[in-house]
Amino acid sequence: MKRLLDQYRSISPYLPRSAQRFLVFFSIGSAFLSVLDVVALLLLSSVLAAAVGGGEFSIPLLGTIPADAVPALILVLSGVVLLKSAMGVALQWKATRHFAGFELSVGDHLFRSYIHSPWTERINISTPRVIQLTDGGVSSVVGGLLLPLTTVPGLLVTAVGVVVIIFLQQPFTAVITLAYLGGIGVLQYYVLGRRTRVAARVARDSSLKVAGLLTGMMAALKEITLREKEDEVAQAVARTRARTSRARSNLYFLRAVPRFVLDAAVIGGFVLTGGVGYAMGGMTEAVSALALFGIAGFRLVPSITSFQSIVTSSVSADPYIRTIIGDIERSQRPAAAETGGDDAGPALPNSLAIEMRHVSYTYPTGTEPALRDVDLTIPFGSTVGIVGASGAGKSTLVDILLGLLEPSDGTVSFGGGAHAQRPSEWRRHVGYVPQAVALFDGSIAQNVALTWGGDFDRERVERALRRAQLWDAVTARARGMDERIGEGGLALSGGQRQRLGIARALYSDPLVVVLDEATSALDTKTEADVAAAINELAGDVTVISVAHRLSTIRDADTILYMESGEIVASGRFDDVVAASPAFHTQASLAGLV
Ligand SMILES: Nc1ncnc2c1ncn2[C@@H]1O[C@H](COP(=O)(O)OP(=O)(O)OP(=O)(O)O)[C@@H](O)[C@H]1O
Repeated sequence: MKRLLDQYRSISPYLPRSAQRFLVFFSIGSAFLSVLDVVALLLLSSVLAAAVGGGEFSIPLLGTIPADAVPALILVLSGVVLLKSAMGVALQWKATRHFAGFELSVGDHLFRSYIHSPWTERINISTPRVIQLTDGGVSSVVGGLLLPLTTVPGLLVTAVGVVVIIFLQQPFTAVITLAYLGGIGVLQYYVLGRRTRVAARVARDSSLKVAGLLTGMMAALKEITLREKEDEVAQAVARTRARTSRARSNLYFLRAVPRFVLDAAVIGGFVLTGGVGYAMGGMTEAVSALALFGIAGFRLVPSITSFQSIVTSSVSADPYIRTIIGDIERSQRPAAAETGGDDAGPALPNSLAIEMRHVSYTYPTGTEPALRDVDLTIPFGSTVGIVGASGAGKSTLVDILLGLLEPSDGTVSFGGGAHAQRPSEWRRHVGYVPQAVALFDGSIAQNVALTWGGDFDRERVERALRRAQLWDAVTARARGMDERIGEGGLALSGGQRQRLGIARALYSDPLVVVLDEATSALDTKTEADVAAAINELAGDVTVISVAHRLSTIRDADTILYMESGEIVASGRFDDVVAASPAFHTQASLAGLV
């Protein structure tokens, strides 16, 4: 019980405000209905017995009931039973709506905590984990904890009621019954509880693993098909799924065991109570003890079984509860700090330089700095090319410029104000085009405006598509910008996908556009068109391009050449060629010098 309450306490901050009130109302309501059920059925059976026997009879509290009142009483009691069922259905309907709301609320908190967590945290969260936990994990928290928790008061009321009745009639048999059945319940908890916990943990871990495996494999589907590795993939998936299925079947089995054990225990209970009764008062006492144990067992065993299954499901839900709460709390702490300064300060001015002063950055899991003492000024409206070997620190520099990473040392400022203090406001002024643009299954316009609904400005979408040299290709389609592009933008060519990404970056009229290897998938002609379009932005927008292909950044106002986290040379193309022998070699290999 303590575990159930602890689990509830940890999850309750993420439930809607009205949740506690509703849970209390629902618990009391179902307890009341249980009492009504027990009392009405007991009375009905006594009245029916009296009706068969004929004559008057008496009921505690109500006194003597005359024989001619029996039919009316039967009708009233039957009505009570029907009313109780109708109220049960109404309560259940209301409860399912509320529980759906709880599921939504916990899932919402979890997803928001993932999406709002700082970038360093977010890059470590796997997509399958987010999908698994926000959907399946959250539903097992509600189904495995909250729903069962509300049935506890009803069960307790029924059990206590039965125990009191037996106690009033035969205290000794009541004590033996309680100790015997209670003891078996506790024993089962200790024997089955540990195994249930292990099975639940294995089920959670391996199901997360399956999700990760499937996601990775689907991403590499083309290579898998080409190398005819379908069977190997299917086997690997089957192996991991077998582990999940085994753990889940263990859970089902462990959940089913208590009912059979308790059914069998009833026989032992008859022997025990009958034996004790016989020893104390001979055959008469033994028969009445047996009868009493029979009634008690009939009412108590279902309560104990239900209680055990509540415990089992809360134990099964425990790994998910811990993971979900842990993820929400871990993501929430730094997120609050990060967004804390967003309200402060006026809107960013659009005419000043980006300045980095002695910026260094080391990843939380890294041992060496990925960026060392970077000092630079990027005048507004200029074009900048960032070049360097793989691992030189280009993406890290870009992530700092984007306000996704906060420097470990040094400062970054824009328009004279430190942008790290107002990261989300800063991000509104920045457009980003990644190496592989991620498109979703929506219309071209939705993908440009990055919206999953219909809330976008068609004129701005058109302008962005024109600037990205994609407008002609869009108008050639039957539905124009409303044409759907399929999952991952499969209905577009690689070059069109990249240009759509550029249009997306331009949609919000940014002051700075960062292109991270964004034109590397384009053919030379298309790249030249896009580069021309990007160059036209110069003066209105600061363009920062990371590129391996030197021709892309040949005409940039400033080229930053990086090695091992440092900017080792900077200036116009020819200046960098003169300053860095390594860059000179690359430029001559590319036929540019
Ligand atoms: N999330 C991370 N955690 C720890 N270390 C990282 C992380 N991301 C990058 N690094 C390390 O930081 C250094 C710089 O990486 P970065 O990705 O910035 O290089 P890059 O120049 O963009 O490389 P590439 O051209 O291959 O994309 C590398 O040594 C890399 O291993």
